[in-house]
Amino acid sequence: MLHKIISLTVRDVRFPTSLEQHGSDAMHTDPDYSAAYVVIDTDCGLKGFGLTFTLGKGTEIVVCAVEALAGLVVGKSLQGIVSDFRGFYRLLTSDSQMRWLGPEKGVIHLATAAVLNAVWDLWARAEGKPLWKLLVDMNPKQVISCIDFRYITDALTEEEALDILVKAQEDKQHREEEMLKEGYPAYTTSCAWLNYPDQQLKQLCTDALKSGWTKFKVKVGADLQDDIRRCRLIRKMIGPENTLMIDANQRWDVAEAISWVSSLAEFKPLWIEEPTSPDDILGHAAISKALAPLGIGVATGEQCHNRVMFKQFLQASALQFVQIDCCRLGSVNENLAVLLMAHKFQVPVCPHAGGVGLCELVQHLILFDYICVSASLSNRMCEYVDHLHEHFASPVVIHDARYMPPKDPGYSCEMQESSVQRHQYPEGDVWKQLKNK
Ligand SMILES: C[C@H](O)[C@@H](O)[C@@H](O)[C@H](O)C(=O)O
Ligand SMILES: [Mg+2]
Repeated sequence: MLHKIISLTVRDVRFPTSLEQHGSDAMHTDPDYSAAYVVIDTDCGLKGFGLTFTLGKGTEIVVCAVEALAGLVVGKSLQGIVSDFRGFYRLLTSDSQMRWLGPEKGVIHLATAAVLNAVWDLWARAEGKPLWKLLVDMNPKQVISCIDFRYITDALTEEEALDILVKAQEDKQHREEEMLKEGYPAYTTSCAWLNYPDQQLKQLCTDALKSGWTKFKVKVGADLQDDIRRCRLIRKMIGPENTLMIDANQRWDVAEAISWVSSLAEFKPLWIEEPTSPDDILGHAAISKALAPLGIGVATGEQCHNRVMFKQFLQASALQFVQIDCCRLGSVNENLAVLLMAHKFQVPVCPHAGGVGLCELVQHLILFDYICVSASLSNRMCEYVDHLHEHFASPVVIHDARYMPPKDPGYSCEMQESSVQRHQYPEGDVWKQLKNK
């Protein structure tokens, strides 16, 4: 079957998470977790679902960008797309008029992610496999054929990438079985959003410890005294053996980042995440260098535009943890490039997740990373946030603080239709009711 794509629709879906301060950090004080939600229809009835993540206002702009890309997708067949996926990625990212809006960054790239996520979902459904398994079962050459190596060959050539994948074929079966049995290790961010009061933080931490969590991320960066108090409280609750990470969401200048994080060093954070502007590669390098003697690494990636920037972060030793994001980069295609570069530079990948749907999606990529690229769990874990999973048709399954590999066919992007309708902005019931308050 060719699975000809006959239509692509996109909707603006928003969840009022800011009402309870879920997701709040030092820069995003009132996020409403949202998505530009894409559905692709084919002539044989099979559908593909995709999304990209946003924070509320402005989602309508991403929706417009998706609509602008739709013409490049409708009329194509799934077989045609995946037989030259690299070419299709380039078609979307290099359209000679629309590339002016990026290229490969900002709203147009978020839109590219939403569209391509839906295409990957469709492909996995057509094969009757969860996306991670579709990737794991591909031969190395097929994986390579999905990646656009333009702009990264000075750091990773196609031959080197192939070599990495071929080497990791050894014992792959064993790692797949291990994942199916034990799952992929995760950490939680949902105990310590910036605007949660201490009492709530304590309660959530107690509950998380009871459910087996051992790794915790805390939001910092607005007020140093608050950060000291909150980090002390959490470190005391989780004890010295458990892992603590801190996340400033781009709040500081370079020198300020170094001195602020030095003041928090006594709480032994494994990493400081997004200490400064996400675009400042050399700034991150300076921070990495200054904090290395304290045993604190730098993590970043949730707002890293594309593979070219990740390449430079790696070349400049500007990060010690690569945080891929399945809705910021150009979908699976571009994330594969980053996974392979990270492996070459021997930097662990610890994906960004949370938001709405990010956990559902990124679990597929990190499973592939372990089974077919890195073959290591050392210093590696995937973020988890306990919000909004109930809106998905195949929500994530967490067992003992580990992601259990999804079993349903697809990329786990499909939302419950009733949730989409209730949360559509501005006409869904949830928003109508809020407006009338
Ligand atoms: C606005 C969002 O909740 C961010 O704070 C969140 O993605 C965060 O940076 C994270 O690492 O989970
Ligand atoms: Mg973060």
